[in-house]
Amino acid sequence: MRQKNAGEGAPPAICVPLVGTTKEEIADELAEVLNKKPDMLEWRADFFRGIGDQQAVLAMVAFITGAAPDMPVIFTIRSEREGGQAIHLSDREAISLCAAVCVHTAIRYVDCELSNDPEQIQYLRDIAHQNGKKIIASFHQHQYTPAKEVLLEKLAEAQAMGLDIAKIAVMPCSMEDVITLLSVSLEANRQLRIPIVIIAMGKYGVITRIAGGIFGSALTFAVGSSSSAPGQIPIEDLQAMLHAIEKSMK
Ligand SMILES: O=C1C[C@@](O)(C(=O)O)C[C@@H](O)[C@@H]1O
Repeated sequence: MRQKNAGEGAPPAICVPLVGTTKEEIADELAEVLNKKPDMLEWRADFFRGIGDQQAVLAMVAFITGAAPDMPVIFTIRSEREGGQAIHLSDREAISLCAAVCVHTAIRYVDCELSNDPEQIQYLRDIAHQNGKKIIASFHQHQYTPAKEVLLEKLAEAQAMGLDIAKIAVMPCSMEDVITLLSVSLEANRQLRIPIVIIAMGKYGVITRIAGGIFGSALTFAVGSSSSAPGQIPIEDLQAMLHAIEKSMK
């Protein structure tokens, strides 16, 4: 993850999601994406068919972190209400699985949606911190872009709850929405102590995946093998564009 003091214009870290449904699919994906040298991986465990089996999930995390020991990995169970796959775990069960991943694996980051019960978020935060892991507090809106004040409030809420990184991913319906998001990014990055991640999805949002770092976003998601959200760019293209931007902004 890009450091908070890296300064505006520093390139964001590139994270690639793994969305396989079985161990075999994930192993194939992993081999393919590691060749492309991302900075981070995200395991979207809501795609995994074994999500209901804690031992299978812990074994899968160990497999992924073992295959790339130096690469930070994010463990994510995206809820259906925030655009994830339909799974049979309740929010409480999903949080308890995230807690087990914090205790028993070498994961570095766990994604936790701000729409969870605040007590559950605090419970996961404490377990994560006791085990040296960081929480990415997330907020997703797949239909539209909420008002600037709402988005700034979400990011500030993550910091106020003692979480480590604040992330928002929204769907712009116009280029004005994209400008709203970029201005949220600039303002929040200057106001907050914690790193922020800002993503606009879909076709209008593509520019935020390329230029978000200039406006303060610490991380951008790209396609290594398969995409996990609309508008993600192939990692090879994104690496080349970020390299060009960094060179020209020096
Ligand atoms: O929150 C995010 C961002 C994302 O939704 C995107 O738009 O790139 C992709 C998800 O996998 C990740 O958890």
